[in-house]
Order: sequence, then structure tokens, then C-alpha cells
Amino acid sequence: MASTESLLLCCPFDYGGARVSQVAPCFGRSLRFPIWNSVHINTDSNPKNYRLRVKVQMQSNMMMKPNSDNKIPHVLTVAGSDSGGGAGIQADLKACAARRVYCSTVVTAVTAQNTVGVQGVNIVPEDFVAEQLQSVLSDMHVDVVKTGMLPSLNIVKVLCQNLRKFPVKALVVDPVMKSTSGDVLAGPSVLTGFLEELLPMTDIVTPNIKEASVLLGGVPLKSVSDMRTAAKLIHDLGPRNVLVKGGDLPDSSDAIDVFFDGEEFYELCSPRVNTRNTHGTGCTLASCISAELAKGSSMLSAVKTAKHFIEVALDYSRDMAMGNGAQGPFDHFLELKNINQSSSRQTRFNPNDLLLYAVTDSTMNRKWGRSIAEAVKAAVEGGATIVQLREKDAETRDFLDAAKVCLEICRSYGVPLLINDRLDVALACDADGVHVGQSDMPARLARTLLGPEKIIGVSCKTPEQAHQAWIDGADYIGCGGVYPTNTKANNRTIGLDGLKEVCQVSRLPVVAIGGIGLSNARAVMEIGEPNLKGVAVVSTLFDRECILTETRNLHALVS
Ligand SMILES: Nc1ncnc2c1ncn2[C@@H]1O[C@H](COP(=O)(O)OP(=O)(O)OP(=O)(O)O)[C@@H](O)[C@H]1O
Ligand SMILES: Cc1ncc(CO)c(N)n1
Ligand SMILES: [Mg+2]
Repeated sequence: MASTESLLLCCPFDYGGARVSQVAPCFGRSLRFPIWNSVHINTDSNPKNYRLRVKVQMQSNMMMKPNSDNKIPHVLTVAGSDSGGGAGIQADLKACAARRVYCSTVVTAVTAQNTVGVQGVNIVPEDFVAEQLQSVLSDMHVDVVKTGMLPSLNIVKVLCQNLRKFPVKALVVDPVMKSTSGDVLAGPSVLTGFLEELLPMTDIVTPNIKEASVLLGGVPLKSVSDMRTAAKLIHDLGPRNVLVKGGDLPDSSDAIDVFFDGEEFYELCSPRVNTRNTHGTGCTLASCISAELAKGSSMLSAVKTAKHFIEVALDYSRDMAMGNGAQGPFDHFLELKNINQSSSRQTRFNPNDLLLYAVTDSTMNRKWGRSIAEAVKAAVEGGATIVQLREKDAETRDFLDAAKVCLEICRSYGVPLLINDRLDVALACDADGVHVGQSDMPARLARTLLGPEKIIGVSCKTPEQAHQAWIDGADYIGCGGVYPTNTKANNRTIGLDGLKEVCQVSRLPVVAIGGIGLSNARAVMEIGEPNLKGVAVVSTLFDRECILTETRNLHALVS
């Protein structure tokens, strides 16, 4: 089973969402990225770069988009807290965050709960539920109210009073009664409140089959046909739309929900994901529906989007390991996961890796009749401590394929692999980072696109460029050409003095580059600047008959 990082947050609830919502960004591992303001990159010119496009799209989709009146779509959830973080308020916050909608919270109960079951329930006094409702609804613009656990009749009544006082665009009611573990979350007394007051105000009610049965006085639901009948009967109780959820329908190979809008029935069908991680599907579904309604969707399309979200999230989290009980939570932030995450390098950049920096060159490989992977393998075997693939004229597909093979080789030696210039290739193969020149993608944007974990290096000739690289969030600079070189046309040589000058102002570690070989590597390392960490070489390794021997020799010189 895949393991999952988790973080238990102990902080006071803030019903405005500010503090509680910290739960959300902690859950999806890749949510370590900052939330960017906006990224404008024209990726259309290169349709093959799907990863880059997905990431850019993902980042702009991560933003909450204001409505035409400049208001952020806002869902208020009135529900119970699940200490296990999988259902209730916690699921609602994550679902709304994943759907990019603001979520405030009125807590009706605090439960002690985990993947085994519900160990305790502490109901919040109705006066204090009323106080929370008043605080949020009197001050903030709320589009949709979503309810979950409403553990007492008085809480239902207080809620209805506030909804009458502060009308909202839509009311979504998830009539939570029992947890899947069988524990009671709301007793039969609340039923009166549901039937007499809440359901007639409701835009959509989303019972599971057991809850549908309770709402109808106990008739059991055993088939999709029973679910249709129930949907119609529940509609007669007042809500404008009904969704009877079939997640718990026995003997069904599909997860079928029945939607009824008072006129038409829709059977929403998705393959049943074979997983134990379904805790909180009901809360998440209702929150997603609410989020889509807050953004302005029609009811049917909100329901379809929500159902699809659950299907993909369950499938994505099917093997996630969390807790020892029968029903685990799932991951709402599937969109933000790196595809190759499990094989990713786990450690942050170590400046000492710059010691012997091998930069590949396709012309040289062609000349000597070897593949990029063969060249890289020989270099890392010889002692290269970091590798950069610099393939200026390779076709994207060939470059990507080669990069994947090289990455495997480098990972097996614990050597980081960077890609020159091509962020799309770096993203697509999950390389350890990129190296960019002054006319390539700006380092600041590269950082935005790659996130904080990846290594970013920048070619710099001047102290100003070195300073900028640091501001932009680079990890190291490549400084040169120190000596004249044929590898780069029209490259100005800065000499050892230029190198020294840049090292002295650079707040980043430096690797020297340009015309460095066995004859001068030691002189470079001996300029005596503590942040000069190594030498980067191209021809010295790759324009030679035996890369392995050359690398070993150079390694002996610099270490
Ligand atoms: N294994 C599964 N595969 C695919 N979809 C599922 C699965 N289990 C539940 N669903 C879907 O999840 C949504 C919630 O349904 P479910 O019947 O589980 O609600 P619930 O019992 O209220 O949830 P909760 O576990 O939060 O109490 C529905 O759209 C349902 O079809
Ligand atoms: C607090 C809470 N609300 C709802 C559910 C239903 O999944 C749960 N288990 N816990
Ligand atoms: Mg269920």
C-alpha cells in the first residue's frame, strides 16, 4: 500500500475558514506549492507539452474566481467535526478548496472519530450554533449553505430560523444520520425538524439508501428501482431536487445514484471503485454540489460534476493507507499530485552535488556513436555528482524518452538529473530540476512552475545576474565561461577574475563552467571562494573516447 503523509493540526476552529482550512493544504502532498497569482505562458505552440499545460492550467484553476460582482463563490457548511479528518467539516473544507470555492464553517458537534468508528460525540449547544450562524451570515456573503450532521432538533430549528433571516442562493442538505461504521450521528428526534421545516426549504437533499429509508419511515431500499421510488416520495416531502446515493447499495458493481428533479429521473452511474477509502464520500459529494452551485452551475450539472469528482478521487486514493480500521479517508487533492511522485528524489538540493557537474552534448555523442543514456551512465559511474541533459536539437519525444532512461540511471546512483532549458521535459519526466540561461524561462517562473522542491540553476556572468538568480529563487548559479570554449558560440569569457567577482557577491553556491578540463580544474577550485562548489564540464568528458576514465581523472583532481 502507498503510504501517506499526514499532519494532525491542533488549532482552534475559526468559522471564517482561515485556520481550519489549513487542514486542506496539508493533505495533498503536492500542495506544498504556493498559490500563485497568475501565470501567463503560451503553451499552445507546443501541444505535446501536456504536463506543462496541465500544471499551468491547474495553477490558474487553483484560484478562486470572483463572480461578476467581484464576490468569491462561498459555501457555508453547517456540520460536525470529524477528528479523523475524512468526513464532516474537514471533508467539506477540502472539497470546497479542491473545487476552488471559499468555505466557512458552523460546527454543530465535535466527534472523536477515526477509521475504526466514532468513539465520542459532543454536541455544540444550539445557542452557540446560532451565534456562529449569526456571525457568518450577518457579515459575509454566502452563496450556498450545505448541511451535514445536525445532531439535535433545536439545532435544526435554529438553522431554519437563520436561513429565513438570511436567505441564500441554494440550500444543500445531506441528511447525515449514521456513520458507515453504524454509529448514530443524529437521532430520530431530528426527523421532525427535517420533515416540518428543513426539507421544504431545501434545493437538494442527498440521502444515502439508509437515510432515504429513515426519511420515509423505514421502508428498506434494495434496488435502483427502490431508489427511484424513494426519490419520488422524498420529493413529495418538499425539497426541489433529490439525489438518492447508492454507494452502499449491496450487490451493485456500479455506484449508481438516482437524481430526481420533480419531473425527470436520472441514473448517475460510475464504476464502483474497489477501495476501503470511502469515508466521507457523502459529505464530499454534497460539498462539491454546493461548490458548483456557488459558482453558478445548474443543479444537474453540479451533481454530475460532484459525482465525477468522487469517482476520480476514490480511484486515485484507492491504495492509500491511513489508519487501521475498515474505512479510510481519501485524498481530495488528486489534481495536484505528481504522476511520478513515488520515484521522486526525496532530498533537497545539496550544494556539494555541484562538485563534478557533467553537461551532455548531442553533437559529441553523435560523433562518438553513443546514446545520451550511455554517455550519462559512463559519467555517473566515473564519479559525476550531478548531470544536466543539454540537448539543443533533439526532437521533444526523443529527448523525453532519453531523459526518462537517464533519470533511472541517475536515481540508481543517487545523482540528481537536471534538464537544460526545457521545463516541459523536466516536468514530464519528473526530473530533479532545470538549468536555465539568461534568455530561457525566467528562474522565478521556473520556480513557480516546478514548485519549491525542484533544483533550479541559472547561468550568470555578472554579479547583477547572480543577485537576480537569488531573488528569483534559484538554487545555484553556473558561472562562466571561465575559459574560452567551443561548446557555446559567441560566449564571452570572464576569466578567473570574473568568476571570483561573481562568487563574492553570490548568495547562492556557484559552479564554474567554460573551457574547464584536467589542465585547469585545480586552478579554478583554488581561487579560494567558499561558495565555489565545483566545475561543470562538457567536452572534457563527452568529447573523449572513454568518458568513464576522463570522469574518474577529473574527479580525482577536484575532490
Ligand atoms: N466504491 C465507490 N466507487 C465509486 N463511487 C462510490 C463508491 N462508494 C460511494 N460512491 C459514491 O460516493 C457518493 C456518496 O455515496 P454514499 O452512498 O457512500 O454516501 P454516504 O453513505 O452518505 O457517504 P459517507 O460514507 O460519507 O457517509 C455517491 O455518489 C456514491 O455513488
Ligand atoms: C462529523 C461527521 N459528519 C458526517 C459523517 C458521515 O460520513 C461522519 N462520519 N462524521
Ligand atoms: Mg457510504
